Amino acid sequence: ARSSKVLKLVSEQLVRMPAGIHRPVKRIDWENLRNLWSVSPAIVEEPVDQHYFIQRRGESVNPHLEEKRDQVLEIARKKLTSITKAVPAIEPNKLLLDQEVAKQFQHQPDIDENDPEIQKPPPSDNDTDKYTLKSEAVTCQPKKHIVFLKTHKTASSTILNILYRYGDSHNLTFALPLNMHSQLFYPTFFAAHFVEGVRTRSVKEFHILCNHMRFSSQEVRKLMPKDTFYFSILRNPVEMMESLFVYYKAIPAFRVVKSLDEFLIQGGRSYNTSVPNNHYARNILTFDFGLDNTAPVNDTDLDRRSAEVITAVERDFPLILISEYFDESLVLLKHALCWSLDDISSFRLNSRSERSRRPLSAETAERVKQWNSLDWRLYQHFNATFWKRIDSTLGRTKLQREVELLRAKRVKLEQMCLQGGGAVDPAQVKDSSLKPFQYGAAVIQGYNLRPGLNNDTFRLCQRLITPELQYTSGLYTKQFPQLAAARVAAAKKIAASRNSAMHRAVKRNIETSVHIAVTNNTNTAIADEHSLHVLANSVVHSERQDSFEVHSVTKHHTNKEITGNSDKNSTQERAINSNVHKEPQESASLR
Ligand SMILES: Nc1ncnc2c1ncn2[C@@H]1O[C@H](COP(=O)(O)OS(=O)(=O)O)[C@@H](OP(=O)(O)O)[C@H]1O
Repeated sequence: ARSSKVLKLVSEQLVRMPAGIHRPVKRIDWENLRNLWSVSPAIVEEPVDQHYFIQRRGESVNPHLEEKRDQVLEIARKKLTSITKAVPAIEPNKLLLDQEVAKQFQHQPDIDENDPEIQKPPPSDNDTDKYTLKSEAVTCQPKKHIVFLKTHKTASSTILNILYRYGDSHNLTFALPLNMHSQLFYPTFFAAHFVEGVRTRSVKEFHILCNHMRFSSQEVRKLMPKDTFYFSILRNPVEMMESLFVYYKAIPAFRVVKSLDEFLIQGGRSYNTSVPNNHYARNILTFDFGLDNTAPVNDTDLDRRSAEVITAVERDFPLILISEYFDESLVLLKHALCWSLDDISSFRLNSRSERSRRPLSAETAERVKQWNSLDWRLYQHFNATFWKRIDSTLGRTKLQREVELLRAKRVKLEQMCLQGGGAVDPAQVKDSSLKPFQYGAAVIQGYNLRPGLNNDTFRLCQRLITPELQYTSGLYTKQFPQLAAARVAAAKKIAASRNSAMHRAVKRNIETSVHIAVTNNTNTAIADEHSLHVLANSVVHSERQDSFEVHSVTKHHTNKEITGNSDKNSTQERAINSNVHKEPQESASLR
């Protein structure tokens, strides 16, 4: 019965797929047909996000939690969809913001955006300095084709929010992860077909690619137009590793040690490069840029390899921001993209509360630099060139004036939008749909909006504080409404049937429902149709897994809790979500 179902599914898919994506089925695929879940070549090729394997085998799902989270996500999705739909092409809040800031600065000299020195920075005298505003000086058209390499624990979620808000309000198209994932199948090297709408050719032009990925220049260039602007962000590896250690406490390298100190003093004994997820533990910046992050064997090797890393990053990224100089970075970004101060105004997102920070000693800091020697060299280089760029473009005085304007605007926005004027711990976030995802031993802060905001202000403020996962989900729903609806429906059915005797039957039925949905809806793009098959097959596939979160489209709606087996004081008293990186959950359930 299985074999005939498999053959039926394969033939149906081949018939339904657009001609352009028909491919010969490899021998290996046919061999794999013995396993129902590998029935779709698309599934076979879709890599697995290894984060899922952090989860321990055999741990049971808490159905109550999942049900609750589904409800929360559903509310968030509805809200975000209404936000994204309601936004007109030109941001109405700009005027509001400009008036607010203008009021505050009416007695101060304004930055003249037409100042020739800002518009026409002197050309760089440094040959290796690729950052030049020369082309913008002539035309200064706002850039709309953008790649942001979202590195880990570098303030990248705050940058992402800036890009999301800009793209959302200008109706740009995001290159979003396939199947409503939150990342581009990190840590697998990026491939163009990881993006929704590529394989199915339903999207003609992508504007912004910005979700977590392991960079591959060749694959990204397949997707993005020639005039795309590339940038990324680095953070001092010392603070970055402290943050990573707390956040990724459950990875194999970290879970067996009590502290970062212990990990480093032991010379990273628990770090085994062949074990999934351990890439977070060493030279992760180098890794994210798609380069070899293995430790150099000696100083000569370090010199050679770090030079190669720097050259590769300089070749692909004309602008590298520095997290420690976040506001200065934003001003540089503003000029590079020819955007406005409003466009880059932002609140700090994905920030840990003080109680989940672990101050490092000077010795530990030195050990971190040695352990992450490639990242440390990379950071040192771009930290130095960052200031050279400022000197050779804006100059420090102008930069400082713009930084002050930006900070003043942020203060104004905080007063206007935020209850209490700042971030709060997740348990205090009142609107559960705006709670940031909690992971590892980190306590990630969120925000509450001031009550009584008028519509425009509410919309502006809400977008400023919307966490990454919820915003990604909202944009996916805006770009692929039918796929999103099908996914939500499928996830709901699975969640509802999880503990019932009907569980297996319902999952099988989803396959049929998806076919019916496709057949009945004449507006469904071929693209969506193919993706719906992928969805259906994911569900079938999930049937064969002990924990079907592993590959399933329901990953946004699932959760398992594990308790860290080390760092007992801080982690055992509260469950650590270690199932899927950045999957939303009811954070209150963690405490
Ligand atoms: N504006 C600004 N300035 C400086 N630092 C900032 C800013 N925004 C976020 N952050 C800090 O960045 C850390 C989170 O980084 P990411 O968002 O890249 O993390 S993630 O990889 O996406 O999970 C996280 O660091 P830790 O708090 O040390 O963990 C944030 O506090």
